[in-house]
Amino acid sequence: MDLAGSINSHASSTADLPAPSASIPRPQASAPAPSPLRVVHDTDGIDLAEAERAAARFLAALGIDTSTESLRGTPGRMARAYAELFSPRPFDLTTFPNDEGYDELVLARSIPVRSVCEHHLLPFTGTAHVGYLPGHRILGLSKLARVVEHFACRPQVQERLTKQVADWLQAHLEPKGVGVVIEAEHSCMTLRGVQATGSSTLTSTLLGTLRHDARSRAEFLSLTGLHS
Ligand SMILES: Nc1nc2c(ncn2[C@@H]2O[C@H](COP(=O)(O)OP(=O)(O)OP(=O)(O)O)[C@@H](O)[C@H]2O)c(=O)[nH]1
Ligand SMILES: [Zn+2]
Repeated sequence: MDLAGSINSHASSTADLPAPSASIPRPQASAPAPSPLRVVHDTDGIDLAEAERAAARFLAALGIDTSTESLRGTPGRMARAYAELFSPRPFDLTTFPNDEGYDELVLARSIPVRSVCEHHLLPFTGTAHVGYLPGHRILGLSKLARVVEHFACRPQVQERLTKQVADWLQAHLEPKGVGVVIEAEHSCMTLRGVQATGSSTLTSTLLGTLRHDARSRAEFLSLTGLHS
């Protein structure tokens, strides 16, 4: 489930995105700093005991004997492993006033991505490059990686993951532009099935100035190493 909340409420919320109204307030001379948005993933739907029972039945149906000492704990480990993969860490979306009017690209490169493809429930891993052109506020740099983790920790397709990160930053930070590029290797495509070992998939979402202005777009793609 996607998350959105009021940027100055400090309350977590589980409403669906996008929520363009949840934008960051404009800085005012004497206004107190807004409290950061607390982003919390709803894990209420996780029932570890039931997942463990289901994993035991799943393994039995595949002819795997889990009565040995070594495999006895495997259904529980499977349940906990997937619960972990689907539980992003909560974080505060800390922003700061853009007092100096910085108007060049801010780009976090090579952010590790670890997600699970929703078709086979097998991992896909790679890197994300996430950038934006600041508006009234700048974002704590680590938050670019935390937003990626937030959307990666669920059954995904790479295209949706890429767009969700970009749309979320656009809605909550209101920058002049956002660019997200993800390159990932899907184990469902390399370890099994077509077994295209070494293949990787590239996806991108560009918004605002980074989409519409040819020079900004070229600069972003060049800095991500996609375009010379
Ligand atoms: N577009 C997209 N497809 C994905 C992603 N992750 C996995 N897939 C694909 O999902 C498709 C599911 O196709 P199916 O034909 O239903 O599954 P399958 O019989 O296991 O297909 P093969 O993988 O070709 O053996 C496969 O082509 C996967 O490569 C993703 O992030 N984006
Ligand atoms: Zn897959």
